[in-house]
Amino acid sequence: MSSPSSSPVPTGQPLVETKDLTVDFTGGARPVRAVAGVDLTLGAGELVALLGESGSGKSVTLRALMRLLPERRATTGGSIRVDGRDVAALGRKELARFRGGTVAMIFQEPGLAFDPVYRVGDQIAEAVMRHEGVSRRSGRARALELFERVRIPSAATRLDNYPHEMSGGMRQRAMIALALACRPKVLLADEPTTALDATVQIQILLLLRELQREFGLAVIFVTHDIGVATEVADRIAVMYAGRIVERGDCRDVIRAPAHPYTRGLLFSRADHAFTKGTRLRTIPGSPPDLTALPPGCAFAPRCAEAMPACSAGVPEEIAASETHVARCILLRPGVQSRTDATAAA
Ligand SMILES: Nc1ncnc2c1ncn2[C@@H]1O[C@H](COP(=O)(O)OP(=O)(O)OP(=O)(O)O)[C@@H](O)[C@H]1O
Repeated sequence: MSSPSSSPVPTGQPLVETKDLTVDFTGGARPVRAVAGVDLTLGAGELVALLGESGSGKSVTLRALMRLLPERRATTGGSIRVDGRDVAALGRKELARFRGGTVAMIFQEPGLAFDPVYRVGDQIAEAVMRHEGVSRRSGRARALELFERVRIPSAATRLDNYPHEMSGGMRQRAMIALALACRPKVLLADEPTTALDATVQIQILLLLRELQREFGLAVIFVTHDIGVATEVADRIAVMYAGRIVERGDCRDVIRAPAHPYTRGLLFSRADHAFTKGTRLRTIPGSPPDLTALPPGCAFAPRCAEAMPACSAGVPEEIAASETHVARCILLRPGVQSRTDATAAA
């Protein structure tokens, strides 16, 4: 299979770059800031896992990158550059080419990607024909090539299946084939393996990792599952109440989490063995109400180490190690946690 088209982005430049990305939903009783100042940078061949509890803004961040949010109700601020282009400035035709051709998305539920009343192979061929202006025969040939690449058994026959005629794992493979059909450079994966049983989940994760390396794809992988994140990610970004509270090298963050929220997520299991299927635990306290966030650090009301200064303002990103940063005032020089202060007394 041929590789994605060459990028206008010079080598070493990020493929995806968000700066101070915000998303505000209006139209409800009170406005909601679902994404609050997200900075994400991602190069070709890199995989970043976005980790966080339900409602932390992971999916909204992905949808903003593809401009899939309802424009009347969602206001996007800050900047998003993908493959050297300002996503907010894309015209209607450019946006249609951008979706699928530059950035593609896979979901937990392949039903979101496929129309149930058309054969799967035809839908993939159609996407190729529309994007690349090729004949039906070429579109069909590419669909077959992709089915073989994602290792769908009896690929030629399976092209004629309707989505419901495939098993969950096979539909997931078909959705990956569809996502790759127009040779994107960036793949957004929104919990693509969550609904699958453990064996199929690992097969799909391995396939994604393999395709990512083969095509040099930049991948943002949303997950609740710590085991999945550590399995696939080069870097990790932990979200809480719409904000990235800790980010950096995946192994480093997992080994030495610096934010009390990340620590809460990671050290809840007595054995500390994060295998796939390890869902994020419930941290004591209520999940944040995005319509009424406290001043300063949004996690403070649930944080065992909170102190009055946490309410003074949103903490800046502070280096926690050579390869990761966190937004917690405990990292400021001279600030001592309550636990440390008690131990010292
Ligand atoms: N269409 C919408 N209209 C209004 N508010 C929305 C809309 N979509 C999302 N939100 C708000 O944005 C918040 C973040 O949603 P998002 O789907 O990004 O969370 P998530 O971290 O992906 O969680 P999950 O894992 O449950 O999908 C939600 O809690 C909700 O308050």
